[in-house]
Amino acid sequence: MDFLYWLWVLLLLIAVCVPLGLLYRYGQAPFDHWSKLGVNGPSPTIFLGNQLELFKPGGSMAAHTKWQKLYGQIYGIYNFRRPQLVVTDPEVLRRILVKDFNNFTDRYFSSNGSLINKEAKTGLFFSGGQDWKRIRSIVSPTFSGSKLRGILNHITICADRLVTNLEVYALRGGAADIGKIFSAFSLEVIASTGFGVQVDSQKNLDEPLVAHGQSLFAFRRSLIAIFLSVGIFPDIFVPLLRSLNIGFFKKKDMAYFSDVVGKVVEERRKNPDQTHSDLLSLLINAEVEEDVNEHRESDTNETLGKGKMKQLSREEVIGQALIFFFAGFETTYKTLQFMCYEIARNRHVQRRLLDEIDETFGFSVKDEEQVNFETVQSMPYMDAVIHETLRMYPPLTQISRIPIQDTAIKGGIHLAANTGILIPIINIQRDPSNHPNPNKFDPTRFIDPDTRKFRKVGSESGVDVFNFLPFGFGPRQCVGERLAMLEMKVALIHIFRKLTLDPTTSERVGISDIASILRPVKPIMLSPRVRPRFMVKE
Ligand code: HEM
Repeated sequence: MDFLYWLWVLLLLIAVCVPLGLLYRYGQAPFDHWSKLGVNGPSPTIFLGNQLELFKPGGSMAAHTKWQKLYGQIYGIYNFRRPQLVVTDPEVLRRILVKDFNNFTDRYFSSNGSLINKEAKTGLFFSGGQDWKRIRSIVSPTFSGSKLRGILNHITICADRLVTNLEVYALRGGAADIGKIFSAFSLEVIASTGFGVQVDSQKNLDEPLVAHGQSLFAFRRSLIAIFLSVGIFPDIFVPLLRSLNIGFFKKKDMAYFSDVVGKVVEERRKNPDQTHSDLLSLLINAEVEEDVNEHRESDTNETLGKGKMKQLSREEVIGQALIFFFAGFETTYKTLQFMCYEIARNRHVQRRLLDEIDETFGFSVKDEEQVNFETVQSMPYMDAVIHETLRMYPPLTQISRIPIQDTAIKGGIHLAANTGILIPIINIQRDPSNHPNPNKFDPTRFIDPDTRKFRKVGSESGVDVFNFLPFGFGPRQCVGERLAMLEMKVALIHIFRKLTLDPTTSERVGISDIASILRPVKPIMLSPRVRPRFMVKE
């Protein structure tokens, strides 16, 4: 009896302890990766790696600030089970982003089975390897100077509406949620410059385009469940969620954007003779080439390599269009939001900007036509204000790469193929050894004190390129940088020709960068005022 009893207890213990032991081993298994390579870094938590720290209120920026102090410019962390090397050392950055680019063409996303919804997967941001090279070579010319000149008109119309919208608050004497207002502006710009879709979302902030745009990057609780399940049990949940097309973006937002873009693509294909001055027309023309060449050798890499043919499938055209929406909207509106916040708080900055705008455009509102491509490029202080904003508030706070092949980097660290490399841009840009007094908004960092000219990043007297990476760097850097700069300059000129902005509180707004996307922790409210010379005299 006794024997049977103890046997039963023993079997029960085994039945409980063995699975628990296996689970424990599974949870701990990857966490000797960095110590074996002699790379320092914070201790991981079973199953979660170092994710707990990254999801605390200050987001990854706060975590990396702490870790950088402890472990220096290169250290190892765990993104759940996956090792990631964090790099801020300029010499190693040069190697990864430029010198050895051919071994670091892809982002971490492209390879880690991460959950990018199928509609966006072919988009430039998420594509990898030869596909990326082909798509990039088609998409890049879309953002050339001459193309941008052609779409300036679209941006100007949106900027006029932006000012009219802000004037309503000025006349009412109320405060505006500046993030909401810029998100509507930025969506309008990308919809019209990208796809010739005209919406007046600025009048109606609840317009579906704005609502879906804002919802795309809004933090939602279900994301935590997705990250946890995929991070801890990737082999089970990645295929499962993929088969259900559950990903980083909400299904209903993806469906909405795919539908909008898909309809424009269909319409353009039905009416090929109509010409359009927007980004989509270039992408569609590339697609037409594919139809023409459909009986030819279909190995795109080969043919592209010989310079014969470029092609985008219909799915890829929609993928690029979606990426333009995602990459172009959130980033630009967040930068405008933080920029106006700092301009409002720093009266001397606002004064100098107003002076530059007045000197460039004169005092009459009738001079509207002077806001042309050339004048927009010739305002050093405005350039400095934008750069200083991007330094303090890069909307994407981190970029990533993976090596295609095993490689060794500084200090003999051996990186296996596909190991994640994380570059925390915001930490580099707020590091006091790179930018003294880094939490002070000071555009003169980018101005030559003698000539009062803009100090170009990377120039002899300018900031080092590896200390300033808001658009990334190298062949994979942001393809839309010039469009974003143009859009922000036009918006600033239009706003400050007519209005000034006041803060509603002297408190600093907190920021957080959970999932690498910078957000203010609460809405930024600013009070627009009409500049005295535009006041209607009684
Ligand atoms: C202030 C505005 C913007 C900022 C700060 C920004 C920042 C970035 C960053 C950091 C990257 C990653 C670069 C890297 O990994 O080295 C990126 C990539 C990209 N951005 Fe932007 N971006 C902005 C505006 C735009 C706009 C307006 C568009 C297009 C309409 C755009 C389209 C893209 C695309 C397609 C990529 C992927 C490029 C590739 O993988 O080849 N971005 N952007």
